[in-house]
Amino acid sequence: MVTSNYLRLRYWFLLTGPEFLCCKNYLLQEFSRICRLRAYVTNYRLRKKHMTAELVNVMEFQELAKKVLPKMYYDYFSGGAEDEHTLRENVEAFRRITFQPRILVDVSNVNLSSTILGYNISAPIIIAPTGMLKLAHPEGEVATARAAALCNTIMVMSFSSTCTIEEVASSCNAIRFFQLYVYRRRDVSYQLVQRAERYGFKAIVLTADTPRLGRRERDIKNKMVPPPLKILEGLLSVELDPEKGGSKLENFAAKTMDPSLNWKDVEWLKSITNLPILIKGVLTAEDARKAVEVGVAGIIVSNHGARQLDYVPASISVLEEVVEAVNGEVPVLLDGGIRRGTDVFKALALGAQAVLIGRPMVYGLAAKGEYGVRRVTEMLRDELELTMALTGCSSLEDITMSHVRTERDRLRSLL
Ligand SMILES: Cc1cc2nc3c(=O)[nH]c(=O)nc-3n(C[C@H](O)[C@H](O)[C@H](O)COP(=O)(O)O)c2cc1C
Ligand SMILES: CC(C)CC(=O)C(=O)O
Repeated sequence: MVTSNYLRLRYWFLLTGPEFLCCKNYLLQEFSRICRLRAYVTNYRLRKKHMTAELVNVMEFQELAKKVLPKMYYDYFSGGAEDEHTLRENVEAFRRITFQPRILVDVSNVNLSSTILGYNISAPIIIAPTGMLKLAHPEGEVATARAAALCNTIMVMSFSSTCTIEEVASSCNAIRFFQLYVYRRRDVSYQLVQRAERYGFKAIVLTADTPRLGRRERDIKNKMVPPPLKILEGLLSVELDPEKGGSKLENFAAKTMDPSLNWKDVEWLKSITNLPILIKGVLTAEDARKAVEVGVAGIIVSNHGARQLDYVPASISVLEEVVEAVNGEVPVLLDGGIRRGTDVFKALALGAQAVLIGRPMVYGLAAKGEYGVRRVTEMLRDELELTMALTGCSSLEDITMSHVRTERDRLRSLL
């Protein structure tokens, strides 16, 4: 139905000729708005039917999200770059790590509380920046922030948000970090950093792995149309190329992202904000050292949920070497492939101070709105607590590398 409408629109453009091409961007936006509205209404009954169903893990939330979302949006959220090798690896690499539990430890009280940059959180699980959340649910980023507040954790708000900084800031008292993309129009990035600071965001997360958007073939096939990014209202309006096929999101990113962004720009960022800066997208010991040297307050080991360069390693596979390189100078966080509390434990054992969840949060949001994000976060927290009890750890400090066995360990034992 959606495809046939789109084909009809394209046919109309063919008939009406180039003088109407200038209307095409407007019509695409309208079309995307109507599709979202239609999808939400059509799926209302489906959502309601599943509202009472007990979902017991992240994978079940994913299944429901798949049912309620239009294919174009589910593919956008769940998909990865090219062959999606790294997408699978992000999850599989966790499965190859096994536990070495200790027995007869008193675990009658298990304490998960943690701090990030001095902010207390109920568990070392925070919300990753994910763009365009109104495609998952009409309350988008606001619902996510509220859930983060209820779970007493941190929300990292995406630069590519469908709500404004002010809307998110005024919706609840969640601890919020602001994720930054540096645009060709530096003034836009500058303005948003200033606003984030003014509205009480506590840190800037500079995403450094996106000089260009990865090749996401599902989006290309679906001719993915991004919704209006309300966060940019009054700052920037982007004219997409009407003649370009494929993913309009890719077209949007090519026009906005600054591919010249480099290490020297961290100095620029430091000059425009007093907030601590975390750098997201580190995958090598070498870059981790550079990040420490330029004075970041924290490092996020991440391959962007396998949406950028395919065939990079799973983020959990490089965590140990990054942690070694950083040598305790700044906190190291990790995201990518976390689907279970056991995964969180494994990341902590290998030296992460906390993890971020991207898709699990999106699936919760798509399936059950604010409640869904809260449930997913709580489920992961409960699973982590149980894992700690069963491995003999009553606090986060008790979790060590000796509680897990990695591929590296197996190789070492062969030598
Ligand atoms: C739909 C989607 C949108 C994303 N948008 C952003 C973004 O705007 N900025 C960013 O730094 N990372 C973005 N990411 C990457 C996430 O922050 C995070 O690195 C990744 O989702 C972690 O992997 P996971 O989804 O397996 O948890 C996005 C990821 C997804 C799945
Ligand atoms: C709008 C996009 C650039 C957001 C993003 O980072 C992503 O989809 O991975």
